Amino acid sequence: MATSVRSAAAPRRLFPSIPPAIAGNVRGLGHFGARTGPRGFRGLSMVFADSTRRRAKEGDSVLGAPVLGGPGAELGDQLSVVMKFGGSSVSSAARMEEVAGLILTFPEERPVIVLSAMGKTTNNLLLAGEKAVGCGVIHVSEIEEWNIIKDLHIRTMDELGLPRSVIHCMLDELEQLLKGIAMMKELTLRTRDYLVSFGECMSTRIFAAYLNKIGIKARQYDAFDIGFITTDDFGNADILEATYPVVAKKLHGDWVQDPAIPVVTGFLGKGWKSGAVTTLGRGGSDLTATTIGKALGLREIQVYVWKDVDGVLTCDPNIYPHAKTVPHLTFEEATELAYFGAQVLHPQSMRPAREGEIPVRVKNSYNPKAPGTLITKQREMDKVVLTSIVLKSNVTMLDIVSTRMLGQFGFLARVFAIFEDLGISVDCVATSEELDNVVEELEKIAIVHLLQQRAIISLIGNVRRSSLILEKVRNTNHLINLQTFHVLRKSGVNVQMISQGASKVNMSLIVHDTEAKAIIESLHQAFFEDDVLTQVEAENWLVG
Ligand SMILES: Nc1ncnc2c1ncn2[C@@H]1O[C@H](COP(=O)(O)OP(=O)(O)O)[C@@H](O)[C@H]1O
Ligand SMILES: N[C@@H](CC(=O)OP(=O)(O)O)C(=O)O
Repeated sequence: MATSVRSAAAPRRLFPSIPPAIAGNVRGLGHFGARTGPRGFRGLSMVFADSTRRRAKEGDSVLGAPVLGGPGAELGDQLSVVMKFGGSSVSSAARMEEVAGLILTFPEERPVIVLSAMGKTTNNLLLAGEKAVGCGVIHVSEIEEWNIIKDLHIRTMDELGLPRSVIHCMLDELEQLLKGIAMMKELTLRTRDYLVSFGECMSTRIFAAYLNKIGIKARQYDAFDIGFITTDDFGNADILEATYPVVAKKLHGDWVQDPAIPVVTGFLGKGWKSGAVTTLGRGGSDLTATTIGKALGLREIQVYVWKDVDGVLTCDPNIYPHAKTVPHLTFEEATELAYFGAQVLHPQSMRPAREGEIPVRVKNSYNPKAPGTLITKQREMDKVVLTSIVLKSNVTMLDIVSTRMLGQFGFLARVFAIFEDLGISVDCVATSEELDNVVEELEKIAIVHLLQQRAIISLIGNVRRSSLILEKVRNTNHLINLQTFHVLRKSGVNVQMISQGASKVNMSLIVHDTEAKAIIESLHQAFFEDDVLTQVEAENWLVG
């Protein structure tokens, strides 16, 4: 089991200080909540997460890269900014033109561009692969998603006025791969990663060719060829330390020798043992961008992450459309937000930024004038109570009550040992069979209730004030709690578990899936719209 207990505050220290029904979260172990009986600790609950286009003149130096035929940038110029564009930002020829225009609005910068696959290409590749397994070789050419991918990329090249030869070979190879999958009737994790890598490999080739066509010298790179070295965990690979110097050397070396804007595939790496293409988990291009930021290591470097929203918002706008932009976040808050399910950032993406102290700006490529969200090491937290509300749906909650009075430590150790023996991470159970095995083993030492279709609502907030939650919650004197419960009581909602994160940046509520959306709306209104929790109240609470 991934026992990456994130805090020294292991159960031994957490539980005694936590009143009944208040729980902890251990990174990598998911949520767990203490249950207490008349004689102290009895068991725990766990939760499972089943432009304007400008044409450059020869002789200009655009963004530090020479206009084709021009004199070249000065040696010694350094790459100064990383810009990542997500799938929606490069979903069509028109979007690519806009993105090129947007890059040109940063004339002082010498950017590295990181791209995701066009639009929904990654999903379509995955679906095409699944269909290929069962459709037979002769039917591969009829797979709907394969045809969508092919048409989108060919249309984009035609509309951008590029020769089809730019990715002709890749499309051929992709079709061959789908036929190979159909022939073998299997799609391994390794093959799946290779399959989805075509998305980023094609989008970057098209975009680099387009920049060159409009006169801005660009060079395409496949991340797995320039030193993105990862673990061999296909589908969710981790970037290894060796990546940073190798990537920096390659990008800087090429830039100094022959300046051209690097256009790098997001999301991809190369497994250090297998040598095969790996992927960094869905949304992994954010991580590619911050990794390059750290690799380049210049003090003034910034990473821009361009999305289809005005930055990180107070909640997912698809759940509640009145979400507001959060202007400033710390790396820690952004990490918690992503970890607890906000799709807007890859959960690992803040790690290189935090380590390298690289500021990250989340911006909207559809609305570049909006200031977006700035993510840095620190920010002024005095006035902050709650930052964002995050929803993780379709989770399963395990209620585990000790059958014997084994004592807190012995019981917990045995519970966690079962997970370790079965090699299962509390936070991520892939199949119901895995969960069945856990339940079978746990039932030998506990009464176990499996509660499905639950949702985790995480309230990401002020680290310092959250710390006080743990101390003050006993008196139920705490504003966030009062406020939250007031809202929940008004909504007639039954909260099944509350968990205070070990990081003390978040507090999570477990509720029924069907109630989650309405609760988020109420909480959002109370915390971000009604201004009920005024500064004065917050300050009174702090001193009180
Ligand atoms: N708190 C949040 N703030 C902003 N966007 C969010 C949040 N939670 C979920 N989202 C979703 O994340 C999407 C942007 O992330 P993503 O799709 O990965 O972007 P991209 O593909 O451009 O990198 C938004 O369109 C929005 O639906
Ligand atoms: N294309 C990959 C990687 C990625 O980062 O995508 P996006 O930036 O569109 O979330 C995915 O869909 O997961």
